[in-house]
Amino acid sequence: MSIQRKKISIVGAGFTGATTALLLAQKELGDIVLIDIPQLENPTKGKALDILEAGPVQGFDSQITGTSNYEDAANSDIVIITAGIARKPGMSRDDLVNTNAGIVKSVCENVKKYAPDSIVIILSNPVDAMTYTAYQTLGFPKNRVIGQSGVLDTARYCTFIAQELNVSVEDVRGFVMGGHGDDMVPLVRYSSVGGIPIETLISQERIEAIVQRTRGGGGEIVNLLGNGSAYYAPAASLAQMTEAIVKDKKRIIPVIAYLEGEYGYQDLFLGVPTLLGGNGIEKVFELELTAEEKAALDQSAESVRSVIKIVTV
Ligand SMILES: NC(=O)c1ccc[n+]([C@@H]2O[C@H](COP(=O)([O-])OP(=O)(O)OC[C@H]3O[C@@H](n4cnc5c(N)ncnc54)[C@H](O)[C@@H]3O)[C@@H](O)[C@H]2O)c1
Ligand SMILES: O=C(O)C[C@H](O)C(=O)O
Repeated sequence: MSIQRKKISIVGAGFTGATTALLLAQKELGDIVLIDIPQLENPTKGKALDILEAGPVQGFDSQITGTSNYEDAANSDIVIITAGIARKPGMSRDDLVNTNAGIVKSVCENVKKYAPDSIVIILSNPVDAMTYTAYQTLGFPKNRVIGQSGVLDTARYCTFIAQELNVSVEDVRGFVMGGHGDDMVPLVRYSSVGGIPIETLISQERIEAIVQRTRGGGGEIVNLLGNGSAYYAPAASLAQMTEAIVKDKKRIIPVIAYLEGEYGYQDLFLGVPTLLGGNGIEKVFELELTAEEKAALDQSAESVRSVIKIVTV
């Protein structure tokens, strides 16, 4: 018997792609292929080599290769798609839809050809619609096409709760559902600190402020950076999802999943709590929501659907 390391390809070797490669290597989750466009082949090789050379210092043996040739990604176990343009101040994620739909489609045609058995994680924005585009192009079963938003949005939400109470982030639990847009739905009723519901610790007014800051969390970073969007926390989120799959951890985390009737939605990708393991999305949890929570989720689902319409006409 020979035990093989996992092969993880990351398409898009920009800020999020390269940062994700470093985090995956640090965790030794597999060997990594970093792919970008032919015009950026040398910088991509340079980033890969630079990360590889951190290995002796940090004690990891993952191999990292830079390329623009999809043949190097052949038979990947996992493919992470970060290819595409990022927004700048004054833009919404939805403004990226036409450019990034073309990029995600062409990337997925190659993924389908060279890594037909892979589990694919999509980051490119507007991510709910891009996950739909990827699903249509790949033709893979729904458990193997996963969008990233909920881990990041939840991380922001938990950061703000921890700051508010001056407690460790490790003790904060909660999650964010819905689309990765300004009407995402942080589930306050399911949020706690050390097991104590946050509604008993934080005033309604302050909770509302935390919810609003979470919804605008991506935009807050875009405005501060001035020329791009967040990448450290997004890369950490991709690393957590990848680890859940590689180690078959059966984590319960919110990701963008294809819905066929769950929560009353058909043919839609939306952020929902899932069980993430070696087979990708192994289960979607359908929670009971109050009328108010369901109305908020309906509004978010409607926003996602309107962007999906743009990429499916
Ligand atoms: N879903 C989320 O939570 C989330 C979080 C952060 C960023 N994003 C999105 O991820 C995307 C990437 O963000 P970034 O900060 O890494 O941007 P970036 O500009 O730093 O990197 C994007 C990379 O994609 C490459 N690329 C473009 N077309 C390509 C193609 N056809 N094939 C291969 N590579 C291609 C570019 O050359 C570039 O290197 C953006 O769309 C951004 O909005 C989403
Ligand atoms: O806000 C963005 O455009 C990038 C990303 O979706 C984020 O939430 O940081």
